[in-house]
Amino acid sequence: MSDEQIRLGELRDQIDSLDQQIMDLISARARCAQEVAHVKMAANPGEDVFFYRPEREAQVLRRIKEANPGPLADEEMARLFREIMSACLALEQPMRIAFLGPAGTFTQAAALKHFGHSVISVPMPAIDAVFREVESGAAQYGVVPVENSTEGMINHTLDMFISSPLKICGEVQLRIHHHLMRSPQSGDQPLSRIYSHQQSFAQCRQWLDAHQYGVERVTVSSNAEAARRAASEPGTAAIAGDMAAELYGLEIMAGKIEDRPDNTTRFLIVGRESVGPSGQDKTSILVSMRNRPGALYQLLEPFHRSGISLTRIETRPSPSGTWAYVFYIDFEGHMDDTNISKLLEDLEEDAVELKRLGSYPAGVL
Ligand SMILES: O=C(O)C(=O)C[C@]1(C(=O)O)C=C[C@@H](O)C=C1
Repeated sequence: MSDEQIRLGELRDQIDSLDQQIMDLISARARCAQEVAHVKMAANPGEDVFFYRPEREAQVLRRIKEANPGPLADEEMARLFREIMSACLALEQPMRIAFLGPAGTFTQAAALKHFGHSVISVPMPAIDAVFREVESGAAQYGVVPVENSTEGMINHTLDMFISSPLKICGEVQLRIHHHLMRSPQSGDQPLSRIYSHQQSFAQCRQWLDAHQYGVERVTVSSNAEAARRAASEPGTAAIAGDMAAELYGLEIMAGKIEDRPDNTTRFLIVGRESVGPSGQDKTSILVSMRNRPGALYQLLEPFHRSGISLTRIETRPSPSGTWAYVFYIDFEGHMDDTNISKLLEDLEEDAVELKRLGSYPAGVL
């Protein structure tokens, strides 16, 4: 046996023994989570028990990132613990998560990034269907896109909050990488058509003009649908992400073709109950103001006075006409914080209507 083989054997023995210890520790952790489930059920006999605790999960993941000794990157370590917690929660309660489908969309990738892979992810045909699935109780939570760094807000999602009773329970950001992909059966056939979602075409416009100018661009309902079509129509291609390429067995002709390298989409988690403070939270509200001079100043001044950071403000047309303006506002802090609850009271005095959409942990992953 060579020196190298001896050393390799020793290291692998060490890895086997460490794996055994990790497994024993994960099993002990899972038994703890089962106990936690019993405690939660005993505390709320006969009532709906919410096993998933977003604020606690955010605290666990933040602590892991802070305490990580390396050499693994903080994000990698957090991802591993994300999956461990996901498996532990599945022991407490199998979770159904509705997402904007079909299978293979970026929204599904966001749902799995946020909840881990031990949930049952259920594709829905449209954003309002995601809301309905959660409102009816058929799914515990839903995941919908809300804004893209290149293309701006997804208005359909914002508008859903005007009428829906659901709360925002979390947020997750996903770096969006688009690839041009086609069926491996296509050979060297020239492309006659490219399928994609309208947002993805917009995010890859410059690249397409430079590299696929003159090829017909056909808008479809999702990137996954684009990939499905490209898989069955030789000579066509799709712009979609990794999950869709894998799901439909497509080969990537050109990778990462988005015009902006930092192209990111933010998704919201919607659910039926409020989330407690995690120590680093955001709050979202909808406010309607009277249509009169100084309305916007009146809306923003209390934020300035209380030193609260706005992270987003967006205007939407009123659906009923009774609301002259509807502002969708995100800011730092939790509704249970004294300064935030005071701010909301002040705003309520001037607003026609104020709807609290939820306080939730700022995205960790
Ligand atoms: O602390 C809890 O409430 C748990 O249920 C445990 C646990 C975990 O595995 O750490 C699991 C699920 C919850 O969403 C949060 C945390």
